[in-house]
Amino acid sequence: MKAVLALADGRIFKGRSFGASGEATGEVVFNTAMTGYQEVLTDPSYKGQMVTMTYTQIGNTGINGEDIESKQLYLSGFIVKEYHDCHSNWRATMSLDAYLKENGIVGIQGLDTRALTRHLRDNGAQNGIISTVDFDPESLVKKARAIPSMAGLDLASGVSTDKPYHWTQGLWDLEGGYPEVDAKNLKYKVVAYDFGIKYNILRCLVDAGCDVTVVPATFPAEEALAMNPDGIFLSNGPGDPEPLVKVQEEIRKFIGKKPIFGICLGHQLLGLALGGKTIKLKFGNHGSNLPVMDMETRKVEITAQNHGFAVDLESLGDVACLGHENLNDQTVEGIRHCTLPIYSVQHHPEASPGPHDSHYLFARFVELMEKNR
Ligand SMILES: NC(=O)CC[C@H](N)C(=O)O
Repeated sequence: MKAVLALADGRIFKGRSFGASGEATGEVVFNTAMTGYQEVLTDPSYKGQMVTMTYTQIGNTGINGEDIESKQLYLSGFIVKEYHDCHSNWRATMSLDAYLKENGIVGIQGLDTRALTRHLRDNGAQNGIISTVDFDPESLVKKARAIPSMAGLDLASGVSTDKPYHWTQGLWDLEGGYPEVDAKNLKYKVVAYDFGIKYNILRCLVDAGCDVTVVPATFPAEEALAMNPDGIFLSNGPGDPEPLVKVQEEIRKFIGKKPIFGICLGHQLLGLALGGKTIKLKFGNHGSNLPVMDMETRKVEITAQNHGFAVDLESLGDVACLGHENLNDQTVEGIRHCTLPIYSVQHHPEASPGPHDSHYLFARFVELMEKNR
């Protein structure tokens, strides 16, 4: 079946449908990861976006019941060059096409994803529409232009948990799968704010020795402090961090009281809570092959990333300094409070998908909690 992708600036790409049919809208971004499409599909930070994979063959490893990063698919559309229906993987239980159909996610394949990526790189990420029912360019572009911009959108509140829960699952291994870890062996009590948290962050925290209670985005700081945690974790999540003013106010109440570690949206929210500003990037960073320097050790790590906004370092004055730097676009990849045990990173040390170079950041959080007990 025919499918068309139209961008708000008028560019049209013709392809074929896969996954669900119908219409889907969202901000079109590109992801440069060569593996891990299942983790991309289930990453809550993609809510409101349609993802183009730059790797050309997608679907080869099918879908399995384990490589999920949340309970559902959050992106609104999936764009690939060549979809492969005959998957081959010992863990696969279904095809990507069937998975997208089952979850109502509209996909398009067979278009020139290299041309699309170059277009987004040169002109910026922008809204778009995939349709298998309307092929009129004018009508499609009109629909794409009517979608609200990602800047200013609070999407995190909508994907957070309704009520607190306890997490005890550790990291996957070939022999045992995901282990359930006895809370008695977890020394550090962590309250993790869920703005759209990825499971592998929770698993990495457990592996580092944390007894994790996940709480909703709007959970009052007073209640979190009453739990007497050793540290506060701020998660990744979709949308613009700026409109989340109430969340920033709650985060401010932890400053000077508890060690804090933030990832991605959590990092941006921390920057705002410290009095800084965030900016929207031209096309952001989405992939699992992005070089970053840890300014403390000057070591370079290859990281997983998925963001369209970034913290503006200058706006933080002398409250915080540059903890990590993105070596591709020199954007702020992490900040460190000048005097308090508070730090955060823009990239994803939990990977999923991606290399494990940055796993040490969870151990660093544990070290900070140990020192400040
Ligand atoms: N992965 C994330 O947490 C993304 C943060 C934010 N939504 C951004 O696009 O910059």
